[in-house]
Amino acid sequence: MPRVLSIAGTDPSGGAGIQADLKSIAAQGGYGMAAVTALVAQNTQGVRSVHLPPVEFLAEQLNAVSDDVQIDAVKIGMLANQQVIAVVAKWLEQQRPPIVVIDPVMVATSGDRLLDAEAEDALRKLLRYADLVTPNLPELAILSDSAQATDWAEALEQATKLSLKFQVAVLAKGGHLDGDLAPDALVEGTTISHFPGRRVQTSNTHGTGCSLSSALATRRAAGETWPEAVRQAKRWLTESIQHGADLRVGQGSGPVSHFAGLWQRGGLETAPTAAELEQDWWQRIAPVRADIDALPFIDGLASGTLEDSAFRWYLAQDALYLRDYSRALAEASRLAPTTREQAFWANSAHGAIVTELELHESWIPAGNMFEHQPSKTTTGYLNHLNAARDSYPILIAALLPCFWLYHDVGTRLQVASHPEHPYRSWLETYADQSFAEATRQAIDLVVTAAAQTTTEIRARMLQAFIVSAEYERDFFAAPLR
Ligand SMILES: Nc1ncnc2c1ncn2[C@@H]1O[C@H](COP(=O)(O)OP(=O)(O)OP(=O)(O)O)[C@@H](O)[C@H]1O
Ligand SMILES: Cc1ncc(COP(=O)(O)O)c(N)n1
Repeated sequence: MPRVLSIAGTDPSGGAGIQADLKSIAAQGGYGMAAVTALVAQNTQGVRSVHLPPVEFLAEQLNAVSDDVQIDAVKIGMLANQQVIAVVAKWLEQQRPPIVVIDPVMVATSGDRLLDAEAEDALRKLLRYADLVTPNLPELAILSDSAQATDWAEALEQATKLSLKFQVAVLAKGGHLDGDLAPDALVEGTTISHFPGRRVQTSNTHGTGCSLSSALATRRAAGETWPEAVRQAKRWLTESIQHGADLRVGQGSGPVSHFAGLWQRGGLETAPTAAELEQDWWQRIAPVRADIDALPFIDGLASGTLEDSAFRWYLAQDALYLRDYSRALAEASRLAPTTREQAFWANSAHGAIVTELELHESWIPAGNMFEHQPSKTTTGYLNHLNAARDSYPILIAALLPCFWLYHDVGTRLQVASHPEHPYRSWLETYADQSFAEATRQAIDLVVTAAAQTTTEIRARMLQAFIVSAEYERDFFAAPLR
């Protein structure tokens, strides 16, 4: 992440100067820092007054940063006067930052001067420290000792002259041209790269130059070449200009919306933690859990009054279920992103088809185990698991209720168990320690995957989880229906 220092003036209304620079640096993925050259009382309508802190204090700010932080790029904006330029020149001479972009701020969009006329020559001399300079048309004219260009071709001639004279790359900006176009051009000696652009019909162009130069410093520090940095930064800036009016800031020339694209594409949602998801998902199935507790089947199991035939029918359906549930667990093992997860699901697949079925064999002769017709509920549940097979996170979310609900119900049923209870062996299996540990691990794997994935997949995981929980309920209800 490039660490980028802006040396510039302020804009308390947030659209230009260091306020714009920091937003722009952040919007390109950089870490922004700022040393203030001048405090400017301004808003979208214009500059009211400028306060210059003692230049020694600017030097202190600059040294405070460079004594501590490794600086990857510097963007220089408003410099106000010769004394400020001298302090910055001295600091650049000592530090020699790897990338320096100078936006030669002279006059604000509002027409107010931000650089003393006598300081123009000092600013020209500062160009020897710059890798790139980004003048608008009036600034290009002054720096190249010419009258303001009346067309784009003339601007490019001036930029070439400037580039050759000061051995610096020049980004000539067409924001001040008349007409429908807003082209920019990168001039490196006699080599010119063109970046055509259409003018956005808007008054939200306050701070475009500040924002562009900071974006270029950040992108170059991130490893892009100058032409690549200009291409990307211009695309970003055009999008940000297009969304400027949405901000509804000020009555004059408003700011651009530096994060419009990021907000649109990335959103503002914070990611829930795994622990929050565990609580939330368990709450979401509270109604299903209440339904299960109220089922006559569960009641009959607990009291031992459940008809033997109903219990055997249930076990036969459960055997059919476990055979394919085991296959779904094996599929989760196949899709698992880590060996730890792969081993967990493979082990669970083995448990479902071997250990759990052993219990069934004490009630149903092994030869008859899979002879029954699957019920509608059994088929529906297995189809639901099958449908989740192409996505690991969704599949494991669908597999989870069979651990979680059985463990939960089992823990409460176990209390009802006693040595003469007819369903004792069944009641004790689901409350045993190793099933409790497996359940804990399954919950952890699923909620961790949910916390790390996208909002969209997380929502689909929850949906798959809830549907499985509902099938668990229906599965308990089916024997007595
Ligand atoms: N209306 C617009 N539509 C599209 N792009 C624009 C528009 N106005 C300016 N730009 C672009 O914004 C960038 C800054 O250009 P401009 O020539 O306005 O610089 P500037 O005068 O230094 O900016 P500032 O307004 O910050 O002083 C350039 O990339 C330019 O092409
Ligand atoms: C501190 C500071 N720096 C630069 C500008 C130029 O921006 P614009 O020309 O868009 O007003 C500004 N207004 N204030």
